[in-house]
Amino acid sequence: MEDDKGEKERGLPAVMRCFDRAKIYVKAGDGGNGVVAFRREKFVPLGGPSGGDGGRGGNVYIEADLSMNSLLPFRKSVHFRAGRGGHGQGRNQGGAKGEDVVVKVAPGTVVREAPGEGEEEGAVLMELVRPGQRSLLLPGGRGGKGNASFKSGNNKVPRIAENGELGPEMWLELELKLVADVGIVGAPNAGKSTLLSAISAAQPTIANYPFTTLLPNLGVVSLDYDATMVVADLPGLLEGAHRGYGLGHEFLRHTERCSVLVLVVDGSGQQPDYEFDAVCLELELFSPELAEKPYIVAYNKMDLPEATEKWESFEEKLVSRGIRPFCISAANRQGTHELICAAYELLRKSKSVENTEAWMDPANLNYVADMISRERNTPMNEFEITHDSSSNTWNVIGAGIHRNVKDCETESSYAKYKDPSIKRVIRGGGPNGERGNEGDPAEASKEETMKGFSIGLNGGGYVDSLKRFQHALEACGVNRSLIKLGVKEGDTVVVGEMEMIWSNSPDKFSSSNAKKGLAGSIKWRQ
Ligand SMILES: Nc1nc2c(ncn2[C@@H]2O[C@H](COP(=O)(O)OP(=O)(O)OP(=O)(O)O)[C@@H](O)[C@H]2O)c(=O)[nH]1
Ligand SMILES: [Mg+2]
Repeated sequence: MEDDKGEKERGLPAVMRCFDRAKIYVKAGDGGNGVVAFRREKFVPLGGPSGGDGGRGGNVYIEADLSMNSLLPFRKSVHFRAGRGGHGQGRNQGGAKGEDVVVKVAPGTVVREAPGEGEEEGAVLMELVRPGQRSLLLPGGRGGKGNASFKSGNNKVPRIAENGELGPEMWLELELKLVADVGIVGAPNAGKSTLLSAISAAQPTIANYPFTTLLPNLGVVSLDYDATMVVADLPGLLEGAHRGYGLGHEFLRHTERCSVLVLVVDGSGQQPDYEFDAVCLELELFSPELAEKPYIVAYNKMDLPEATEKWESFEEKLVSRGIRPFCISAANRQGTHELICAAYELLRKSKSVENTEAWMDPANLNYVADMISRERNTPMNEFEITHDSSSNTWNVIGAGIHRNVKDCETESSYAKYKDPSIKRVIRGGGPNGERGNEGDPAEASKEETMKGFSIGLNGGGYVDSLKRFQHALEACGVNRSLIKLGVKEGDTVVVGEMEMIWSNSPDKFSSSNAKKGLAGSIKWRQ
């Protein structure tokens, strides 16, 4: 098997390898940052907050475009990045939305997530079959709120602004499986391309040597009665193509999506019936499903005496096996109309029984984006708590809460700067509102635990943001649930990647707790 593969790879020009496979990188735009700004006007000494919100990052779309018939363009362009949202500005000016990017692929492209380490194949994300189908793959990051958005009755001078959300990114593997109703297959030089050019407007290269056609050609065939079908002319098959010899193998899988096959046999060849059997065997060896597809046999080059001589015996042999072959001269367009009418009939019959499930519901095309948005929009109060009694640890799991932690984390550039080793587990002091240890970074990094928790870009905002997070935990019922489940003083509470410690005394800084007579609060580990 190894050898086969090596041989195949060696004999294959890059264009052919890249015809139907590509690996690309996509990234949605980051959201722009919100800003902290205050109005400064002559004669208005204390202007209110006026920092605008950041703009939304651009989206990444994937679209099936009829003008693309291969994945070759991705040899040259691999990275697709949507624009980032503009930052907010003073005077309540919001940032501009980032520019979207549309990745155009050939109809019939299967999009997979690039496999992770140790995986052979990534999950299929979508199949873009019909031209014009478009998928929103990655939604751009949301813009951060400027301080004008944080103005409230309690806080008229908010010094807090959010960073924009990062745009998601990923590597994709694209695989094209041509979408055609009819696939023309046969031995090299049988006249497949000639047939396509005879029945459609396509102009494939035709020449008197084997393997003229290196890449599949598509043509649209219009029949008299307002009916059309897409026909693909495939590179010639050779005995042993199923094992990777020759060119055919690379392209046999493109016939998987064809509903009907036309097997072209060169009637002027030495033994047309042997050629026919060899082609059938190739299909069967490649995949039994392929051999099961309805097909029509076209005995070609009937204008040549060598072909006419052998026609009768060929026809006889096939008829005895229950197959009725057509005889044609593709070059002279004789018998080709009957052939395509028969192919169309067969197509109609096979379509009526065709399992349409294979065509993905367009609603599913946005499946990745939906998943991302769902995660982004999961309410905070949807969470689960698990308990590990051996370490007295409570795990709070919920996309909404995790997102909040993440926001704190990305905003907590301070924590990372102080001590790289605690990048992920953030132990912060300061539920009582102490300001963070802003002093000498070297000094701070000596401490394993930190006091203070920096959120936001704008010094002075720590308490605001911390308060917000603690209020959120309390409001969405995490505290109450923990008490119900029997949390004890000093237990560890893990929310996302943040580790905190439970205290039975109510948080003095949370006035609503005291009012409701609720005991307990989660404190930052001190
Ligand atoms: N006399 C005659 N020659 C034909 C006919 N059809 C094709 N040919 C010739 O046969 C040769 C091969 O034709 P192609 O259409 O390139 O064959 P193909 O099957 O596409 O070959 P590959 O792409 O190499 O697999 C060319 O010289 C054609 O002119 C026909 O009906 N009559
Ligand atoms: Mg050809």
